[in-house]
Amino acid sequence: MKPESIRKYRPFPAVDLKDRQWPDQVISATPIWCSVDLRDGNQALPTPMTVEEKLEYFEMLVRIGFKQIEVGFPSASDTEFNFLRRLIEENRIPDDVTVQVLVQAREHLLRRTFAALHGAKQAIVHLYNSTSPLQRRITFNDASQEKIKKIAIEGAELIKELVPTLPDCDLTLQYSPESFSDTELDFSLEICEAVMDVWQPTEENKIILNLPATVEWATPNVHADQIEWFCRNLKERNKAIISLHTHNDRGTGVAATELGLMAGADRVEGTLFGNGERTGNLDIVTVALNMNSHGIDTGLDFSDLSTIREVYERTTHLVVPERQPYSGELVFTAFSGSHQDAIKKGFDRRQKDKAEFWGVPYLTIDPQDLGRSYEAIIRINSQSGKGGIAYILDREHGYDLPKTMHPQVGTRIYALADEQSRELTPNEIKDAFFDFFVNVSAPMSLIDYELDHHAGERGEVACHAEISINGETRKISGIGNGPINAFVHALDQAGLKKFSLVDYRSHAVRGGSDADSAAYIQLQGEEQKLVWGAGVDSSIEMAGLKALVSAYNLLSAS
Ligand SMILES: CC(=O)SCCNC(=O)CCNC(=O)[C@H](O)C(C)(C)COP(=O)(O)OP(=O)(O)OC[C@H]1O[C@@H](n2cnc3c(N)ncnc32)[C@H](O)[C@@H]1OP(=O)(O)O
Ligand SMILES: CC(C)C(=O)C(=O)O
Repeated sequence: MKPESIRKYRPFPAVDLKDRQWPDQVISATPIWCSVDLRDGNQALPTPMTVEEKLEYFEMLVRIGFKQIEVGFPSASDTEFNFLRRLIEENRIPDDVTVQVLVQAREHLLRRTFAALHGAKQAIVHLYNSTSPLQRRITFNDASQEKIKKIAIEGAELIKELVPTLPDCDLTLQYSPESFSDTELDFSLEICEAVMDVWQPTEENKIILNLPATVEWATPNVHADQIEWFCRNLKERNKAIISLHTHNDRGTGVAATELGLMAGADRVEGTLFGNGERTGNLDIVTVALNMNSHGIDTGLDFSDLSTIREVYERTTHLVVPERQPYSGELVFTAFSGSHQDAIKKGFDRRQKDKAEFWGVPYLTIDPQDLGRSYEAIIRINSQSGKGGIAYILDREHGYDLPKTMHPQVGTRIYALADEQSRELTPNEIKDAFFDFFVNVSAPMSLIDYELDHHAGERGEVACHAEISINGETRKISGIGNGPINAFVHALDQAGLKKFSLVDYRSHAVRGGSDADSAAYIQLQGEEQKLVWGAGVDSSIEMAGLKALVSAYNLLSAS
């Protein structure tokens, strides 16, 4: 911002709470979760969900494990009203799930809300009115604190009157001093206690006091101070469930919720992926998975996050950003070389050590626990390194390259990504590996060969091969203690050996559709140059000979 713009703004006042306790607390248990996707999320959509979309979404929330779901604002429109009616009349609300409905402290809206709840077995009626000085002055036209308190009390009284109209419903009552985050704390307390006086909660039938950061004005520690102050000063804390409802205007909704829990809150309202007004509500997926990643069971199941994301994107017409914690497309992907190297080593080490606890560099959780495959973890562009390329060739295509071959292959393939200025797909990486290193057939190629496994008394092997070299066809023969060794001797006798064989590995190609074998040979040339080549064939012997020919050709070209 320009300095003249910045002058418009003021610092946010700190809370006077010198002996705050929350910084020493640790989150060790799960809160009560309430999804507000179908209300706060839905009211923020350019095109609100249809009844059918809401039904699909509701069923998904139930499958995830939410036991409290704010289903809407039934007095706001026919769609909202009818949605609740369908849930009730079609018996779609499981016995262990409580639906919650939001309503302003206005008579006609309250009456319509209770009408919408007829037949519900259990419900939470959520009353709110805005309390902050800003809202009192602007929205409520310079209303006094007394007048705002009166709105809340009259709303609460009418609800008390309406409760007997739902005799078969197990009702819980909830009150939100909306805009709690910028309301004077003593006024929030006063108005909440006034509502409690009307509703007379008990330890068995507690009131829910929801303390929303309707707008996130300050750093998350201020929110925690506000929550701790409120919990410590509330007269009958044992008769209230303290609930958080954070928004994300400063980008710290998740942090504010976590600190709010440390400060004593019992319950969390939020939405999947943080949909909601402006920058959104708290992202419950993130907070719950943060807890899981510290070993806390939340009762919410995000093990099939891709399906959840698909339903969310289709019904809300919003897109989950690629960097969204846990759920974004790219959050378990490494493009850069040093990250890829460490991740590959982490996975290899886990397998080797059969480790009990998670510990892979750069990955706070195991992507498979969210239904994400390992395949997408390492992707290749010009920032990538040899470890990542080896990972792709191994995990996606079954080629387990010798460690000392990684630099030669890596350098060639990420140079290709650099030339093309783009990411290479796993198939392009395999194709490039084949083009550059596998079955290389010029200047020398192997046309035919025959092996005699009884060529000597000690089990030597004779190799009779037909090769083409620089366009000329030649027949060569040699004896050795195995096919590769025999072929090397044949080349030697033909005057073509200008190398020594340093290393040889082979394996069956994992997951290969045609049961291929892969072989890798490293040769050292006359100037001490070391070069690897690879061969792939359905015969393990032929794969070895092709690897030797590849290495020979690559050495000649180097
Ligand atoms: C922070 C939140 O997310 S709060 C939830 C917000 N969600 C929604 O608003 C979605 C659903 N809302 C609606 O469909 C409509 O706003 C309705 C049906 C609730 C009300 O509609 P309307 O009465 O036509 O209009 P509107 O919302 O503009 O009403 C404003 C009036 O209500 C008053 N009001 C606003 N909030 C409250 C409240 N909680 N309690 C009592 N009165 C309130 C305003 O002061 C204003 O009064 P005025 O007309 O005397 O100035
Ligand atoms: C109604 C309240 C809880 C709300 O949505 C908010 O304050 O953001």
